[in-house]
Amino acid sequence: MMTIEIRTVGVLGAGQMGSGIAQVAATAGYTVKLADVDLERATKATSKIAAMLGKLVEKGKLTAEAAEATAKRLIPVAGIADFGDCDLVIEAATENVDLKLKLFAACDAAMKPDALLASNTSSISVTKLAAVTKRPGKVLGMHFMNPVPLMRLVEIVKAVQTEPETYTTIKEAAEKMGKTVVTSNDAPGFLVNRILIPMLCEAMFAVQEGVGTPEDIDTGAKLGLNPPMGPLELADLIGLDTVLAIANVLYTDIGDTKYRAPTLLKNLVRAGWVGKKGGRGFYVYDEKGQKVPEGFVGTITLNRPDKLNALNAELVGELHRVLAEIRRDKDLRALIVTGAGDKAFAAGADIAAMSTMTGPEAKAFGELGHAVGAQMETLAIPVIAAVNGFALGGGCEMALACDFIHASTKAKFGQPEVNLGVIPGFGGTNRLARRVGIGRARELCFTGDVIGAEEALRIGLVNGIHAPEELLGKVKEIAAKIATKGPLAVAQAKRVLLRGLDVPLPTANELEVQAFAALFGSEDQREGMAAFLGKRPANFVGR
Ligand SMILES: CCCCCCC/C=C/C(=O)SCCNC(=O)CCNC(=O)[C@H](O)C(C)(C)COP(=O)(O)OP(=O)(O)OC[C@H]1O[C@@H](n2cnc3c(N)ncnc32)[C@H](O)[C@@H]1OP(=O)(O)O
Repeated sequence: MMTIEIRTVGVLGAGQMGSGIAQVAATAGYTVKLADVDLERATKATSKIAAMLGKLVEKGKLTAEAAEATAKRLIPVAGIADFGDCDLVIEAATENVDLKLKLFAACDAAMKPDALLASNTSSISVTKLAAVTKRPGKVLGMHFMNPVPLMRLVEIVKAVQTEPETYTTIKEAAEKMGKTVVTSNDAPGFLVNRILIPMLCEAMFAVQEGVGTPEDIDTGAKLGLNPPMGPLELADLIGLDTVLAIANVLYTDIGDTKYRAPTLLKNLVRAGWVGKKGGRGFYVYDEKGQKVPEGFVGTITLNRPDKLNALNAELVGELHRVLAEIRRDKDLRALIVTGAGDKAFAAGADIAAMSTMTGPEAKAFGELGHAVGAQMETLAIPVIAAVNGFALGGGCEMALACDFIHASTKAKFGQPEVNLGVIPGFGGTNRLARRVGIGRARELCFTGDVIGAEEALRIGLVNGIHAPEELLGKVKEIAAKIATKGPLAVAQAKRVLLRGLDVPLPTANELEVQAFAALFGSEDQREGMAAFLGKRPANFVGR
């Protein structure tokens, strides 16, 4: 029996997989109709693919003419109804059996009788999908790997009903798209996931049973078995919800307890920690999807909320002790300072305690405050103030001793000491002048005025303002981003920026040259540059 010649391919689903399939099909010379829930999504995805093709041109991997011709073959369409003239439709919707059954029936109704219908499913029975159509012999599975343009494999899955000609035609189409084909009969997990999912789950059982840490399991697998990424990193990349769904299919359909999903996996999915796409799974990820090692960001909370975290000798002494401990902690890469409660970062030095102080006692208290400021400034790691309310007097000075400040929209700043007949005694005068300029510092110190977050942002006292409920999360994101950078480089940048403030520019520049040179030969410098050249994220170790 003759099968259809494939010229026009419909792709249903414009997510990561569908877009990848559309790209490789168009690159192979097929006219591609890309559909999603609406035309807008399909159009957006088409533009993204065109941009991707542009990048390949920039890299010299594709000629400009080829990219242009490929982009022209990509047509966004409003939906399944536009698949009437397609010779092959590849469904790449979410991995949900009810949804796929519905979409298969709809495609079948819209397509011409001799056209072929494939699913990119990674686990759902293709036989079941074929059975809801009037063309069961023309249905089969076409399981592409992620990312589609880079991965060489397509797993072709024969449904019980698939006709041999359908298989041959689809195999040729996949090969024309530059893929190597393996063939699987319709069995739970097919070939690839039958091997992969139990392996990922076994790594998760090892974490669950305390055999090893996620880091050790991934490093062990990578260095001992040589895959490009560890099983837990890969599970995070695939999506833990997807891994769980496939594990459940294997367990239910094969019925052997060796395929059961680990409780740890179920719990992570219940918590919404579904991996890289959700910002957290076995690892934590920043907004660019880069892995942030946990435990690298510390937080100090000034915790005396009934007195608006006013700084008495006990609190400042405790702060001094904790900062000395942090200096010895070789794992930390950034520190956040914030205040307990929702009213204050710190409403100043404790006025009740100061009211009875003698001159020498005030001197000792001021010196302790300065020692804390110096500790924060000279830590090798950045210290970020998350100002969640009042930062007045000593509280404002504490924030100024941090490397930079982010604040809630409710925050208030000021040096109101003149109201009490004193002046800032914890570095406020000089640090404020260096942060916002001498004129503004003078006005704030002479008037005792309290300013709001907007004004603090305008004069450069704070770097950013955020809704109160978002402040800590935003600051953690910034700290997490810093934690992914080379710790030695960040430490040198902090040192040069601080010391350079107090010396003439030529001396400051000399400091910079020395620090720059000192970083060469470090493991981190070699790793950072090798990672760039190898087109992979760097893994810095702080040596
Ligand atoms: C680290 C070493 C430092 C070396 C010395 C450096 C020199 C620094 C000097 C200073 O910092 S002087 C202090 C500057 N700060 C102020 O002047 C602000 C004082 N506080 C206020 O004006 C108000 O509290 C407020 C911030 C405008 C908030 O007013 P609100 O009506 O909302 O709350 P309160 O009822 O006033 O406060 C609740 C509770 O907290 C106590 N408290 C607030 N600030 C201080 C403080 N700086 N010292 C001691 N206690 C403070 C306040 O008395 C209330 O307590 P109770 O009355 O409920 O017991």
